[in-house]
Amino acid sequence: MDGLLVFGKTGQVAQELARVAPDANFAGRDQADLTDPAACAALIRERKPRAVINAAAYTAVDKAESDADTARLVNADAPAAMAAACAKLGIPFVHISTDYVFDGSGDQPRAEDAATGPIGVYGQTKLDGETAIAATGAQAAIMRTSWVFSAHGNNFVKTMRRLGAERDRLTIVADQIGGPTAAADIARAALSMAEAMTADPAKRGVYHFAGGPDVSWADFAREIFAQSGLSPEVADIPSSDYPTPAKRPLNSRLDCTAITKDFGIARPDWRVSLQDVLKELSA
Ligand SMILES: NC(=O)C1=CN([C@@H]2O[C@H](COP(=O)(O)OP(=O)(O)OC[C@H]3O[C@@H](n4cnc5c(N)ncnc54)[C@H](OP(=O)(O)O)[C@@H]3O)[C@@H](O)[C@H]2O)C=CC1
Ligand SMILES: Cc1cn([C@H]2C[C@H](O)[C@@H](COP(=O)(O)OP(=O)(O)O[C@H]3O[C@@H](C)C(=O)[C@@H](O)[C@H]3O)O2)c(=O)[nH]c1=O
Ligand SMILES: [Mg+2]
Repeated sequence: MDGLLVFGKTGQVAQELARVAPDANFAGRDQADLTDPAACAALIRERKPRAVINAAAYTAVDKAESDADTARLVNADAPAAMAAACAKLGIPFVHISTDYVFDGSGDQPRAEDAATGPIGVYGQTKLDGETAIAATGAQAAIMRTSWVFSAHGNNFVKTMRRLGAERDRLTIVADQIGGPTAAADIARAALSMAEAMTADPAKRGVYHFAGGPDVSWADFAREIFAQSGLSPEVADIPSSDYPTPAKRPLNSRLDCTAITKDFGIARPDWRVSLQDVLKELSA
């Protein structure tokens, strides 16, 4: 789309946006450091884009526990400043959030209006970002996604390919269930939302978008190995056997029906998207 400004250049979603929206402007850390929210707003005022997508975030879940001030600036204060600038220009703002805004209780998929309750700093700062964006009154869409993977950056698929080639046996948590989501699918969906919002100012709100079917990390790992021709033994473990600084939600299932109804965006099968990513990784 013409006149699109994207925050983020090097991240998984940003790099996939560069493929589907090659004419967009991508602001990396050098042009807009998200620890400086005013600078992010100023960039929007200067460039006067037709729409903004924020694909940058503080995504180091464990590190955030001991670096909450930076995580809050990047995940809450900067997106709030971006949304306020978009509201002033009257342009749509697409922001990406996470399943980690939920507490992970129960075993049912959550709809957009389900009660939030983050259990870590990353999830809390992402939720604070959502709330602050809504308060600006901008025409904003917040897409909550989960378990992002791609051929670039850091993600579970790349970690498993590395560990699966090095080790005979891996222990992987099997009590966290969610929807792995290809960054390429997120990029297409975010772009399509920005386009639809430009055409229809009534379109806005929080939307869940994740790959299906829902699986455990252990089953996700098994599929990665099956498709990669690797055969380490995968042993299921409970989260309690994999201690980390930040707790992760157990139930990350997202009900993705609203985005289909309002934007015509279908839930992607992550197993198909995984084939493309593995092909790219082995090329
Ligand atoms: N990764 C995941 O599993 C999930 C991600 N999400 C959300 O999806 C969105 C995209 O995530 P993803 O593509 O995976 O993220 P990545 O971790 O791949 O990339 C993060 C991006 O944010 C940028 N960034 C971080 N801090 C700053 C800063 N201070 N100033 C400027 N840029 C900064 C990074 O730039 P640099 O390279 O310079 O550090 C990088 O481009 C985020 O909103 C995230 O919360 C939601 C669910 C799951
Ligand atoms: C490497 C490894 C990980 N695991 C577990 C730990 C964790 O519960 C799970 C996934 O590991 P990760 O480090 O990818 O998890 P994490 O970085 O927490 O992933 C999250 O990132 C943020 C940004 C999000 O928004 C979430 O949707 C989610 O994708 O796998 C094992 O059980 N065994 C292993 O050998
Ligand atoms: Mg991670």
